[in-house]
Amino acid sequence: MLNLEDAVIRNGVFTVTADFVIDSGAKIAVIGPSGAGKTTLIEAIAGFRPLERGRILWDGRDITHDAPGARPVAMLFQDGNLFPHLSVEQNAGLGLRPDLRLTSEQKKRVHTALARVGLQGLEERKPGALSGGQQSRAALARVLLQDRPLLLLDEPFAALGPALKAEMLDLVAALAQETGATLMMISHDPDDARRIADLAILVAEGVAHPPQPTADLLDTPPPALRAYLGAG
Ligand SMILES: Nc1ncnc2c1ncn2[C@@H]1O[C@H](COP(=O)(O)OP(=O)(O)OP(=O)(O)O)[C@@H](O)[C@H]1O
Repeated sequence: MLNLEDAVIRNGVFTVTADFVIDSGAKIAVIGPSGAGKTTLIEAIAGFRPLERGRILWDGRDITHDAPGARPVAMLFQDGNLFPHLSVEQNAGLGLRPDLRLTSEQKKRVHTALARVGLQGLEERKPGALSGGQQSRAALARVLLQDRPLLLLDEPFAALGPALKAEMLDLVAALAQETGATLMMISHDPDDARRIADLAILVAEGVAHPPQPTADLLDTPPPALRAYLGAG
């Protein structure tokens, strides 16, 4: 369970407040107008941005001051953060050990993860020799190997075409289901939110609101969201 307790997060002159609980295993979309603070919120949970006030708890443990690497969090970025000079296998292996000194058991785990995301046979390729979708899969394999209970995604598949994006979203949802991970995903596309997230956090006008059913929020959006969605 993730608990943001009376949290205030600052980004320059901008602040966003958050006071809510997310149950373990939930799949949550983070939606709201551009510049509303979605990335700011995710960065604070990941530990890249300190809280000005309040606390972040994971399963009751206060992680407010933990370094990013010490948090129960894995993050998937839009560009996948792949290293161009490393092979797919090595890029994925970084999820287990940053120095890549993997035991044979760990190498097996890397191969299993790559197979799970559909990259079997491409282990030796460099990211430059992969399609956009395959690069996303490699980044996803690394996140999978990090084996953290909270997965944060900041518009990870925005650069992919609609069919490929849907396929990747389904893969992420399936992996989260298999591992029991809690998912928080920033998305600008309401269809993405509907596709994999039962619940959504609306970030608007300086507030990250508690999760509510995605369908309710999108079907009857409050004014701040309605303007952004272009629905009126
Ligand atoms: N380095 C900075 N200095 C000052 N203000 C910043 C800085 N970076 C971001 N901001 C402000 O913080 C606010 C929140 O930004 P954030 O990136 O979290 O929004 P977002 O909801 O993720 O936006 P988008 O959907 O456009 O990615 C914005 O209004 C932005 O202008």
